Amino acid sequence: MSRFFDMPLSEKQRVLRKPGESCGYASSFTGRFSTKLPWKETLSFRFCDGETHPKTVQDYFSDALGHEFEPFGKVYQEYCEAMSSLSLKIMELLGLSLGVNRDYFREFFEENDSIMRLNYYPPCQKPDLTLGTGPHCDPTSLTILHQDHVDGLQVFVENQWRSIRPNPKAFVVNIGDTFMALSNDRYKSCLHRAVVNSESERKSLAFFLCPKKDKVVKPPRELLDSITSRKYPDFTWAMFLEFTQKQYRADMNTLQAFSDWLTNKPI
Ligand SMILES: C=C1C[C@]23C[C@H]1CC[C@H]2[C@]1(C)CCC[C@@](C)(C(=O)O)[C@H]1[C@@H]3C(=O)O
Ligand SMILES: O=C(O)CCC(=O)C(=O)O
Ligand SMILES: [Fe+2]
Repeated sequence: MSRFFDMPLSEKQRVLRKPGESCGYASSFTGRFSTKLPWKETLSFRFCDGETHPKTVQDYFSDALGHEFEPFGKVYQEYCEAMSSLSLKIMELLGLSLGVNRDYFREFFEENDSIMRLNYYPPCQKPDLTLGTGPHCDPTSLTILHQDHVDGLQVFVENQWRSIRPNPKAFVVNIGDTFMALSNDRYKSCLHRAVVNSESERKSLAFFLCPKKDKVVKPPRELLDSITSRKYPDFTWAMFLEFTQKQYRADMNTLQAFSDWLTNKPI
């Protein structure tokens, strides 16, 4: 990870994230965060499972940053393949927990079109005046997060922010908004944030599981009955992702704002 973030800004800006897109390099030094300045740099790229795009991650780094980044791309290609495989196993368990066939959600996310994000949080002289990542629920379906050894991730539970202590032998797995809609609110997306400190840098790897963009997000019929109403309208991940990239910066209320927008209510 440092192989990328330790480069001069001009080098990192060779893969600068374009407005409205979710891939590439972004930081407080680039326009995207001109309003709320989180104390972080990020590198996001796409992972496509399945045969049609076998090496998206590896190709992205070779094409964007050249031959010297081929080993870097291979590592993250393999990492994303492992995260995708783990995500599908977790989807089987979530299906069973909801009384849905264990294959239902696994098949929904096969050939997933996911987002991998590298987060780099520099030390900050006044850490209480900023945040690494502001309070939000991930708009995606499932997040598998690897933290390094530095504290920073916090979740909001029982009306307070609680630190999730790094465990080198475990991933942090949280539900995102899209799975909350798929489960018709049986599962809730998790409100979390990342704080920074004055002593040391912090790094995290977030794999955001996302369905193929044209998949219609709606709960399986087993979760609906005559007394259980639909909580959210049908939508595709492509629509929701575009909403977060072009209209509404993801926060703790993104899915409701998106639903209101879809049904033409004023936000
Ligand atoms: C689909 C996504 C949008 C964000 C990256 C992934 C999942 C998490 C989202 C994000 C991290 C939530 C907090 C605000 C955000 C703007 C950020 O701090 O980076 C969000 C990402 C984004 O829109 O780029
Ligand atoms: O860095 C972390 O611990 C959390 C990052 C996060 O929530 C995100 O990238 O969505
Ligand atoms: Fe998050």
